[in-house]
Amino acid sequence: MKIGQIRQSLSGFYDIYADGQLYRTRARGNFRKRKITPLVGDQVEFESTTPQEGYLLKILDRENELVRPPVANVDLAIVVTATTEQEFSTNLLDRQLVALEVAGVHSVIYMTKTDLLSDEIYAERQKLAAAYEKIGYQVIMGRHAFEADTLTAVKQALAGHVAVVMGQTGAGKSTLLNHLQPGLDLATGEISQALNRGKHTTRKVSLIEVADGLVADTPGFSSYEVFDIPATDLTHYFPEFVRLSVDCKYRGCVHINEPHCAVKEALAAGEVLASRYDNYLQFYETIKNKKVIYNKKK
Ligand SMILES: Nc1nc2c(ncn2[C@@H]2O[C@H](COP(=O)(O)OP(=O)(O)OP(=O)(O)O)[C@@H](O)[C@H]2O)c(=O)[nH]1
Ligand SMILES: [Zn+2]
Repeated sequence: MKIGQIRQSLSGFYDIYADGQLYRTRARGNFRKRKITPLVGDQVEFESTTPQEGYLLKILDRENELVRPPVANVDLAIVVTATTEQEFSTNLLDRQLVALEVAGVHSVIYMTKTDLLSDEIYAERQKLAAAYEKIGYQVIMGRHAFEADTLTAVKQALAGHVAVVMGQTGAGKSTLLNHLQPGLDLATGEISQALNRGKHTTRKVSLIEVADGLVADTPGFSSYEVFDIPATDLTHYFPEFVRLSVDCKYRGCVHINEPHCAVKEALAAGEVLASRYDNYLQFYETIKNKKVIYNKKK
C-alpha cells in the first residue's frame, strides 16, 4: 500500500503521484457505491505493482474541496483581477476574497490589463493595492501584467502550494496559465467564449508543476452570490476586522449598530477601506435576506 496525491483525473483513471513518479489507477468499485468521487488534489492510499496499473483504495481526509475547478486540498488562489475602469470592481474582488476565505483558501491578488490604464488610474490602483497588502493579501501588479517580474512573483507565490487561478470572465486567467505553462495552449478571449457558449465542457483537470508549486490547469469561477454562512459569521472572513474586533466592546460585534466598535472607529479614522466596509454591509444584508438554512461545515 502506498500514499500519494491525485494529479490528474480523466475518464475513470486517476494518475497518482508518489515517490517521484505517476501511477495510473482506477478506483475500486466500492467508491461509487459510497458516492465519493476522488478529486484531483486528494491524498490517497493506493496499491500498484506497475506505474500503468493500480487501484485507488481510500481517500484521506480533505482540507477542503472546490466545485469549479473540482480540486481538493487547495491552499492558495490567484485571484485574477482586471483593472480597467469598465471591469474593475472592489465589490467583485471582495466577494471572491470572502468566498475563498470561507473555503479556507488564502488569496493572492493578481492585477491584469494595467497596460491599458492611464498613469492616473494606474496610480489609483497602486494605492488600492497597498491597502489590500495592509489587510494581508499579497498583490502582484506591474505596468504590464505579463512582464517577467510579475510572472516571477506569481511563481514565487505558488511555491509549496496547491493553487487555483480564479477570477471573473475575461480577467485574464487563461492568459496567465498559458504564460505559466507554455504549451498548455488554453483558448483565450473570444475563442474561449465561443467554445464555452451554451455548454458545460467537462475537461480533464490536472495539477501541473509550476516552479515549486502545483496549479490546476483549469481556471475557476464561483458564483459568489451566496455565502454558506450565517450573517453574524461574515466578519470572520474580513482579516482586518478580525484583528480590530478584539477591541470592540461587545463580543460577537458585527460592526453595524453596536456602540464602541473598533471597526467603525478605524473606518472613521480612514484606517479601514470605505469600500471594504460598504461591501461588508452589502454582503451582510444579502445573507440575511436569503433566509437560507445554513448547514455549517466543520
Ligand atoms: N491588454 C491586455 N489584455 C489582456 C490582459 N490580460 C488578458 N487580456 C486579454 O483579455 C482577453 C481575455 O483574457 P482570457 O485570458 O481569455 O480571460 P479569462 O479570465 O480566461 O476569461 P474566461 O475564459 O472568459 O473566463 C484576451 O483577449 C486577453 O488577450 C492584459 O494584462 N492586458
Ligand atoms: Zn465592532
